[in-house]
Amino acid sequence: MNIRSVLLVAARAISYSPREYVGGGLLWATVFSIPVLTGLVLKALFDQLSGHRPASFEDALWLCAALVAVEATRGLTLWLAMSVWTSWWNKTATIIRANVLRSILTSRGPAATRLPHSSGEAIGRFRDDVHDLVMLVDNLVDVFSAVLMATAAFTIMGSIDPVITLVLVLPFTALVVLTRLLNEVIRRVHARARRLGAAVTAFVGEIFSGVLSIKTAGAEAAVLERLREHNRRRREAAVKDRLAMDMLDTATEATVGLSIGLVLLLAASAMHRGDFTVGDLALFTSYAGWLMMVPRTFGRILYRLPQASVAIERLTRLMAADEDADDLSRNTGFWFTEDPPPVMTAVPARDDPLEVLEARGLTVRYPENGRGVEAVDVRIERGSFTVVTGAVGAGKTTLIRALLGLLPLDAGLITWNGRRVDDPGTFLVPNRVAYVSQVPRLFSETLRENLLLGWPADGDQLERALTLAALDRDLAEMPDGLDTVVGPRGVRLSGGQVQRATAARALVRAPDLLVVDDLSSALDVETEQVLWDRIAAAAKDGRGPATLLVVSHRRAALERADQVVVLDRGRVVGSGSLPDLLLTCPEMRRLWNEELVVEAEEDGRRVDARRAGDVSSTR
Ligand SMILES: Nc1ncnc2c1ncn2[C@@H]1O[C@H](COP(=O)(O)OP(=O)(O)OP(=O)(O)O)[C@@H](O)[C@H]1O
Repeated sequence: MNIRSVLLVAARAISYSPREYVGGGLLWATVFSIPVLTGLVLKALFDQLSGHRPASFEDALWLCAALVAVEATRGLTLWLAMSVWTSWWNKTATIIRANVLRSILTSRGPAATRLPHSSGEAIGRFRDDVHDLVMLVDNLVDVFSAVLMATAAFTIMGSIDPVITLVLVLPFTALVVLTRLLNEVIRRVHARARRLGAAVTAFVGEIFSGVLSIKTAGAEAAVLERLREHNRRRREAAVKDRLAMDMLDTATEATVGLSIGLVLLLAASAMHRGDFTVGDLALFTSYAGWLMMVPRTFGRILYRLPQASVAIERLTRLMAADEDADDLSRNTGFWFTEDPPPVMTAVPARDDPLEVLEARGLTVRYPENGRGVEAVDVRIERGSFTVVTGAVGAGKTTLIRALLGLLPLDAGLITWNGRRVDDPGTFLVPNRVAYVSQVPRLFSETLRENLLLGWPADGDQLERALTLAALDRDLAEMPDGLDTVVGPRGVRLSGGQVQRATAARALVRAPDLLVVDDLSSALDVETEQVLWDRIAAAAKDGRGPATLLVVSHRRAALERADQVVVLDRGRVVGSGSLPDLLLTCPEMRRLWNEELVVEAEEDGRRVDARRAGDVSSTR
């Protein structure tokens, strides 16, 4: 357990809004301490009623009113404490979550490798781990309040009857020991319940994102069975978790009963001697219940500590490699009552335009299977069109991602105009480089917002990007043009449209180098041809990116390439112009011949489709 990190985060969490934390803490201390006052009023009232003091009906009424007033004050203080606390809680949790999000989106180094495999699991960490962390700081206030209340209660009880008070310490101590023993069990079953709960969330997330695959594979029953299995394990763990907590609750209740029994036993003879009044008895029994909550409060802190340590470790694992608890808990501000200032993205000055981008000895090995790319050299000169090609799984995407800093390198050097790029993940970004990935994403926003994503571009630039990406004709058919809401909750675009929309998103950033990862899966040969024609023409007349790096196995791209890099099982097996490679590189020849067959088949299908159309239109 990293106690230093836990203490740092706890101290920071208190400092975000110290007035609320201290104010809320004092209110909670009041809520906890009022029962001490209630006990005193009860004592006075019962002493009155039992005739221990000179009784008057009016005094008794006044004491009843005092009892109601004290409890009402407790209710009001509780409400106030809750209000202040909720505000402090939200601020604290939000700052921690915002820090993780900031790191994922903007920090140095590849973010992709830090994210868990499923989005459900990442969301789980955002929710549960942050909760565990804030809960520890929350519980510190309970400990302070409990100590305050216990000190006052024991002092008052000790002044009335030190012997009975001392005897009452016995069950109290027994409960402390029991809580300490049960804590480890509770911590373990709780951690397991959390883990299995997160597994269910992650699995449900995977089901949602893979509905189509499940249906097309006819795997509904199997998937449901697996979900049931996950749920069964989660349920068993949750029951054990609940049981462990209930055991502690039951032990607490039993100890309260035992304490009251002990008080009664000892009080009987003291009362007989006239040393102990009915009011004293009322005070002792009322305090006994409250005092037994103190070990619980301490117990909670003891299991919250390792929980918070695990939470910090899991949350910082989502952040950049060089970030730690300090970055997780830094106060980056919050806007709860007013709007945050507008985010202005300024187009970076093009101070060092691309002349040559070079990678030497680039090596990435996936820890799971040792695959990836090995000792790859690539040189990309300004104005060139480079195609990376290779069979399925040859390492094309890995190479592109490694070059752009989206995967951690095991070895290799990347230079931009001869200077070493230390952190490609933050250097090879717009407007130096823009990347169109193989699996593009659109958000549930308007098409305009999807293309800009905060980038300051005017209407002309946007239009040019749409034309270059060959999306102009599709746009004319959209119900609200650029204001059409697309993405998961909007108009569903075809795979090709999504690819071209993300190409337009890259182009609107007017990059020096455009990197495109395999458009062929979603574009037909003709559309891809149009796209390359337009982009290549724009590269020549300076209206588009000057340099292109493209993953493709299509003739449309290969034929216009200045250089082709051929990959086979993660290694470069050929590099140069296409005609040279067709003479010298057997892998290139094999790929080229395969591609000829594929495209001939595609052409054949198109001719068949046209014929079918002709036939149906003549009927
Ligand atoms: N995240 C990953 N974890 C483990 N192995 C991976 C991962 N991504 C890719 N691989 C493996 O690394 C090798 C190269 O994969 P990569 O996706 O780079 O190939 P590719 O040439 O782009 O393939 P494709 O043409 O199918 O896109 C493959 O054997 C693949 O199974």
